[in-house]
Amino acid sequence: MNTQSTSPAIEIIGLKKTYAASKKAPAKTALHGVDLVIPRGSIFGLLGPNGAGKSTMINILAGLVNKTEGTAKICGYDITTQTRHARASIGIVPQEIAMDVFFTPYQALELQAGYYGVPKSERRSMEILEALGLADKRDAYVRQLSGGMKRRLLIAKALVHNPPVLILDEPTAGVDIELRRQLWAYVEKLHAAGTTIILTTHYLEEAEALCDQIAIIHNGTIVANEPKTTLLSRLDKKVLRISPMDPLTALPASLSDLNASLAPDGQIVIEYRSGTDSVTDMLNRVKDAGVSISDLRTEEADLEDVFMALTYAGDT
Ligand SMILES: Nc1ncnc2c1ncn2[C@@H]1O[C@H](COP(=O)(O)OP(=O)(O)OP(=O)(O)O)[C@@H](O)[C@H]1O
Repeated sequence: MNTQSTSPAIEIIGLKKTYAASKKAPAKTALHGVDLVIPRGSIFGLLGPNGAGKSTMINILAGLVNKTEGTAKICGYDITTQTRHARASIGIVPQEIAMDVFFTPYQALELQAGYYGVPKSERRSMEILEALGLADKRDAYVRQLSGGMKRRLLIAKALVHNPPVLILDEPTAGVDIELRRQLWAYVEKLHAAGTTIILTTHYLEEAEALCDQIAIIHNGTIVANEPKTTLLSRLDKKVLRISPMDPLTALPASLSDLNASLAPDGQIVIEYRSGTDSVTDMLNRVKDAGVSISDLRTEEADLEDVFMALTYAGDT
């Protein structure tokens, strides 16, 4: 059996990167032995604060930065020993809009296809321009395109060799909401057609809207890697704090099947899931237990909170 066709989109084991010291800065370890498997067919979100190591990881996969230790495979191809196949398996949409402004979009795609060695008979430049809504700009100069069009052209360029894996590095940074939606729709279309999508983003709502699996990287280490639904079920956790009129010495036994506890300050603290548990029912249970309620409040976590908790915990 061809192992490449069944292997994960990305398989990273013990990946380490230390940038050498320079006159201005000491050596910096950007990745501390990262293990990461990205399954085929996923829309995978790679999140992390500035300086976490996302670009380093992507640049290693793209062949732009040399790893210090560890292995990385793209669709089963080792980036060091099977470089040509590995590169052919991945398309990267960079963060920066740096393009040769003297070419037209059509020429830019043809050049890129040439760079990847795609034979003329197999090129799909026009089809890709059409898919990205740039067909009517095929012969315009790139410098005449709007920022949003340039961003779409970057995606088009990453697709010329029909890669099974596409990495989008901050695809919607500085992009207005209308264009952001258009880009999301196109990413979803590519995904539906079978492309594995890896997305780095600072917009947590973007990850929430698009990704089926999310990894969070912090200080060069993966601190979470879960299906979005699992991550969101963490977020679904809410807390109801009830202040009884009269101080309690123990939690009423009838509340024992709720996820409840008695805080040192005398509040009844109930953890619940907003999607499934009813606050009214919980309050009725407390009243039925003979507790008069003087005050109450709820606390909830969101993706932002979980992200902050995972990436700022321990930072002082
Ligand atoms: N060429 C380099 N030389 C030395 N240090 C570097 C180099 N590139 C990155 N670093 C350092 O490595 C760490 C990780 O940087 P990296 O760019 O991978 O983070 P990032 O997660 O992509 O951040 P951002 O969200 O800001 O793009 C940072 O501390 C950064 O300063």
